[in-house]
Amino acid sequence: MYKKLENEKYLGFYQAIVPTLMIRDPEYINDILRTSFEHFPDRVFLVDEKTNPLDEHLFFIRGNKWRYLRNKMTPLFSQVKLKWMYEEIEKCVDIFDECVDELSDGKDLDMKELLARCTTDVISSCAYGIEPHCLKNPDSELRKAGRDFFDPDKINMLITILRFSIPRLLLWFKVKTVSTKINDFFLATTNKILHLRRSTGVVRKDFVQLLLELKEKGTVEIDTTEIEKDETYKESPNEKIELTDNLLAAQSFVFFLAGFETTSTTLYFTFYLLAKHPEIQERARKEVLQVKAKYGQFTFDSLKELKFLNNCIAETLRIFPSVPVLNRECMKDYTLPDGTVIEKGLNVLIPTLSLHRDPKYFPDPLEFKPDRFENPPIRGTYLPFGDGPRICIGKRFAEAVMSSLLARSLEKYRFELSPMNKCTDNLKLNPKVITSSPLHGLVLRIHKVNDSN
Ligand code: HEM
Repeated sequence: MYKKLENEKYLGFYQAIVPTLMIRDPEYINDILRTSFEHFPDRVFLVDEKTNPLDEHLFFIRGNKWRYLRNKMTPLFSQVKLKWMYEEIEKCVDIFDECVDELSDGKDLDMKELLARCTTDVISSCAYGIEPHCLKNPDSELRKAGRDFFDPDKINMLITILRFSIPRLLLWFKVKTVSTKINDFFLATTNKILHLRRSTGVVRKDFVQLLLELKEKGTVEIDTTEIEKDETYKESPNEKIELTDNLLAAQSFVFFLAGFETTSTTLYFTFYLLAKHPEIQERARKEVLQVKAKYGQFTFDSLKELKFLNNCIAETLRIFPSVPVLNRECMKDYTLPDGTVIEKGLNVLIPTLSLHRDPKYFPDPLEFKPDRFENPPIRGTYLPFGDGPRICIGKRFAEAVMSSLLARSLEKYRFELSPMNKCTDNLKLNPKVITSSPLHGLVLRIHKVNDSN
């Protein structure tokens, strides 16, 4: 549809029975996500927190509640806090390294499962302050929960479709969007951790600690020059938003859900592309070794010097954006620059994947060319983390995890695609999930860098 109407700035279509406007033009996209945000502040989802307490999180909630929570939670993801948490990321990367090391003598290793386990460990450790050790124990409860969530059965697939197209239907019928098993597991996990922290006074460097601080002091201490606060939020005396334990549980839940699959699949695709392009892999390794030689280790700050490696990640996210479309609901009539009115209530869709693969903005779109990111892309054409006030809150955290794990891997190992792979030319995506998730495993043959074989 995006390709067919090449000369149009936008086009209308139906998602099931719901009229939707797809915006193709980068300037209009920029207007909707950023400059005219007050007309499009929410996604299309609706939340029934009584039936589904874990749905009451930053990704789904709307209106003033979202503004309040986003304002309160932005400091949790500041540079200072991420630097403070970086130790936890490093611990998991150490274990990942141990697992790869055992197989680094030219044996074949399926990276898909290993990366999913590693990111589950990182996110659980940083979101919940618990170490599930999925890397060593593939059957841990958290890994199972992640697997269940991202390998949905037919009913859950239908719920996802309804969530996007007719969310009101889910509300009318009080549909449980998260299975009772997953719901109970995550609520109990957070409650147990909150209870333990309160009763023992144990302090750990993770999001739960920051959420507790937020609840107890009403704020998290930060260097206020560092973050952009949303000044449009005004606390209304009639609307008191209480940070209940359930609300905290829902936020930890979204960090886990939004964080582990996106980070793990982006790492999968980056390993795949680097293995497919050995000359690019070598260039990235050269840079990694230079930075290691300069700093002696990969610190949070030194990761920023890995310009080429970070361009490789950006290019991977261009070809395989984890979230292939963004959506917004129009909350106040809006007039486009050409005079067309978008009426209140209309669903608006931004086709991230199609924009990323449009040769008008990215020539030879399917070619892996990290150097394209030497110059910033045109605003509104590159949206792997979204844009505007609802941009991904975990962007910097995800970037730190990905560059740390890749830098450590490139420093020690060379990767090549194993002939055991089912398909290496055109990766197949899993049609059952809404994120860009690979269908098959990724078998890599791994050699130590100083090993000549
Ligand atoms: C490669 C990794 C990731 C990618 C590609 C990604 C992508 C995205 C995208 C596209 C959005 C929607 C933005 C929009 O609508 O404009 C989003 C929102 C969000 N992401 Fe991420 N994400 C990643 C990692 C993470 C991590 C690690 C966390 C948490 C620790 C996280 C938490 C969230 C949350 C809470 C939102 C909703 C923000 C709001 O509405 O205020 N994400 N992400």
